[in-house]
Amino acid sequence: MMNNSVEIRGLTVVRGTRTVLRDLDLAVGGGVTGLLGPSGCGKTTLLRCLVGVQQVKGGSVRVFGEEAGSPVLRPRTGYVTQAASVYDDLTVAENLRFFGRVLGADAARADTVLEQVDLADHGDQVVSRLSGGQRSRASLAVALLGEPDLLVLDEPTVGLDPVLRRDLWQLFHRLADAGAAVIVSSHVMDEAERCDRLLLMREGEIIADGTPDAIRERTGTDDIEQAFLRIVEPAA
Ligand SMILES: Nc1ncnc2c1ncn2[C@@H]1O[C@H](COP(=O)(O)OP(=O)(O)OP(=O)(O)O)[C@@H](O)[C@H]1O
Repeated sequence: MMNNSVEIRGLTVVRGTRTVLRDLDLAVGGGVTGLLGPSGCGKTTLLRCLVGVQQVKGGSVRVFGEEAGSPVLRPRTGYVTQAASVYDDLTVAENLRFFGRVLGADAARADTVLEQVDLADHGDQVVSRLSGGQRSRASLAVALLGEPDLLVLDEPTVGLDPVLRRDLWQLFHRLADAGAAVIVSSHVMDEAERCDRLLLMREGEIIADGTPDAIRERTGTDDIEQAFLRIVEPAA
C-alpha cells in the first residue's frame, strides 16, 4: 500500500445546484501542500471533504487509510476554518484549556502552541478584544493542541502582516519536517512559492500539480500567477 496521508478517488460534491467537485482524484503525502485558485473554485469544499464535514455525492476520501471524518482520525487531524473557531468571551488561555481538555492534551501543550503561533503575550486576553489576525492564530493554536498528523488550514494567513505570514509559513514547514502533512489553501499567488507542492485549482478541477519550480518551468514563466494564467488561457 502507498504511504499517502490522503487518498481521494472519484470525488464528486454537489452544493446547492452546483457540481463543485467532479470526479476528482488526488493523493497527498507529507510536506506542505498548497491549494491555490480563485475564489469559489472549490478549495474550502475540498478541505471540508478531507476532514469529513462535507456531504459528498460520490467517490472516496481516505486519510491515513481511514474514511475521512471517522472518529479515529479526530485526534490526528487539525482543521482551521476561515472563520475563527474560538470562544469570544474566553481568554486565549481559557480557550486552550477548554479545547485541551476535550482533546485530552497535556496542560503544558497550551504554552507550546501559544509560542508556536506567537501569541505568548496574549494568553490572558479575551478573544473578542484580539485583532482578526490574532484571532485566527488563536484558532490555529487550538488546532495544534493535539499535535495533529494532518493539518488542514483554510486561508490561514488572511489579514496577517508580511512578518507574521513569513513566521507562520516557517511554522508550517517545521510541522511538516516533524512529520505532519500540512495542506494550506490560499488565493494569494505569492504564497505558492512557499509550498513544497502546489495544486492549482479552477472550477473544481486541479489544473496543475507539482513543485512551484516545475510549474513555472512547464509554463515558461517566472511567477505562479502568470503560470496560472497560462494554464487557464494557453493561447494568451
Ligand atoms: N453552503 C453552500 N451552498 C451552496 N453552494 C455553496 C455553499 N458553499 C459554497 N458553495 C458554492 O460552492 C462553490 C465552491 O465554494 P468554496 O467555498 O469551496 O470555494 P473556495 O475556492 O474556497 O472560495 P474562497 O477562496 O472564496 O473561499 C462556490 O461556487 C460556492 O458558491
